[in-house]
Amino acid sequence: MKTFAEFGLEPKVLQAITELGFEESTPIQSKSIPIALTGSDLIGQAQTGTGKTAAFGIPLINKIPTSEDRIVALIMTPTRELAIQVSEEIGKLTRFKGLRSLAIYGGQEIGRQIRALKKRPQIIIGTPGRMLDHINRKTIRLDDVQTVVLDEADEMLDMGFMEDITSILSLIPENRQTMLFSATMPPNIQKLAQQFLKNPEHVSVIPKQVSVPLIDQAYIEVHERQKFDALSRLLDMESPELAIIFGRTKRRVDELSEALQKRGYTADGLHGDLSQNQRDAVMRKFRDGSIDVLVATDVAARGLDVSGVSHVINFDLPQDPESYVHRIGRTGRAGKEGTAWSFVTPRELDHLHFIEKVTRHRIPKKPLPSMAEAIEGKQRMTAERILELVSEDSINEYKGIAIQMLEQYDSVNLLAAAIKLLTGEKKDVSIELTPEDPIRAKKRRPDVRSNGRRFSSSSFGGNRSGGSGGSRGRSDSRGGYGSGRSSSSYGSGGGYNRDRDSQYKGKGEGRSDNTRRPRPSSDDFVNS
Ligand SMILES: Nc1ncnc2c1ncn2[C@@H]1O[C@H](COP(=O)(O)OP(=O)(O)OP(=O)(O)O)[C@@H](O)[C@H]1O
Ligand SMILES: [Mg+2]
Repeated sequence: MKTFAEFGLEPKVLQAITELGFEESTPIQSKSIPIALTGSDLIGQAQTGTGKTAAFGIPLINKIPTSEDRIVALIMTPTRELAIQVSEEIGKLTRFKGLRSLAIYGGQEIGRQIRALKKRPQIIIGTPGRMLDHINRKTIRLDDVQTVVLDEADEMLDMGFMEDITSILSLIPENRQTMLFSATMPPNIQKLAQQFLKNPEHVSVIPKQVSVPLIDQAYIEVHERQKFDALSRLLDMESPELAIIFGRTKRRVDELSEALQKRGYTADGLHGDLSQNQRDAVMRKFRDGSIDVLVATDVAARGLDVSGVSHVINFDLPQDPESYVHRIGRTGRAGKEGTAWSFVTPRELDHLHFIEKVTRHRIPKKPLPSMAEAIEGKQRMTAERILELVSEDSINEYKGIAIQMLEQYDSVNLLAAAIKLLTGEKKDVSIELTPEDPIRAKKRRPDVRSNGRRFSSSSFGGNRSGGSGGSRGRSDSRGGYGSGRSSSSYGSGGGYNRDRDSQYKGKGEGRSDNTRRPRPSSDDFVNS
């Protein structure tokens, strides 16, 4: 792999990269950065957790003169949490160069954003709804924008942001550079690309398997009513460093996080009906480790990069294979290993096979952890915690009482009681979750392969080489990814969207965060 020094970047940008601890560029970075530096439009696809943010961030930052005092770069993300995160990474990358960047997203007080905009940031990172809001208020002007990035471009389309994005892009000068990035590129991206990109270069570093091989995937077959016990056993057995548990709906997330808390886990929930302050607080707690289980809807499926996430658990299977890939991609990032478990009800086995087919990866079945395994796991964890403390000075003040107790009681009994207490077991708390309907396998359409040669019909195939308009077809893909029947049936036409919507009709409170809507009015309403 290339070192960053080989790209001819400004010393101050290079210094920031070194400070971040990046030694070599990742494949998507080494392919995208030189192209992006030429100013060419670009579509970049690479597996989750492989550094796409820096792949677009570095060239974007390198290009902006320090003296600039207009908004010259715009990065759009589908969720607020991702806008915040990307803006933090951009902030780190501009540290020595001293550019100003600002996150703009729904749910945050607009007055505060307007005040921050007066400091003349050069780079804006935000969700489309709130950006439009500022554009309409004339607090953001796009006349000078030279670089636009759509991070998780396919998700923004899927969430119904096409119209917002169209409005935003139509206000930006045509001689700009536009870049789209995601780990998945379904065919509907073609529409966006044809409309808004000029002879884009395709950079795809999707090898045979779109999901990251460092993620150990498995599924457990469970009945809906067994799911919670299965979850607590799994958590006890595996004792994750940090875990993200995905639930299908907001109601599910609320119930599940409450249930986990009742059973003694440090868990909290994240979904789009919480206030932005609540959402920020939950993310903060998860990032600093004061909670170790994050229960979330698909609002957390895309882009979030929290170090220490060792486990992803699909408490409910996601509707689409892309979502599966992105969800499990919250672990196994930046070369680290991770574990992803999915709960599948018997009626959802077909859907699981559909996900396997499209992602071209067989997901092995594992047995439900036994009670004994769960108990053993929990005891082992507690014993480890005790042993970590044993030689620390911080326990000195507890030694007095320990000696007193040992004079009266048997040491084994005492320690066993302490371990029981520490395992925090609250098995007697009864838990009731509202059952969710099983996910239905989607109807296959015989072939919806797009005829624009530059796009495969699969989200995962990326671009095959060839095609017109200056594409150099930089694809690393091996094999015929995206040309097979299974993936060709995986279109994203209107039928699919309607399907998804109708699933939640009349279930207001249980609604998915990710229910596709034809036309959001603001990101407050949609996703985020
Ligand atoms: N060259 C590098 N060397 C080491 N670590 C890196 C490098 N580039 C990025 N990283 C780190 O890898 C992690 C994942 O990066 P990033 O969030 O950009 O991935 P991504 O490809 O956008 O994933 P996703 O598809 O989930 O959005 C981050 O913590 C980032 O700091
Ligand atoms: Mg990303």
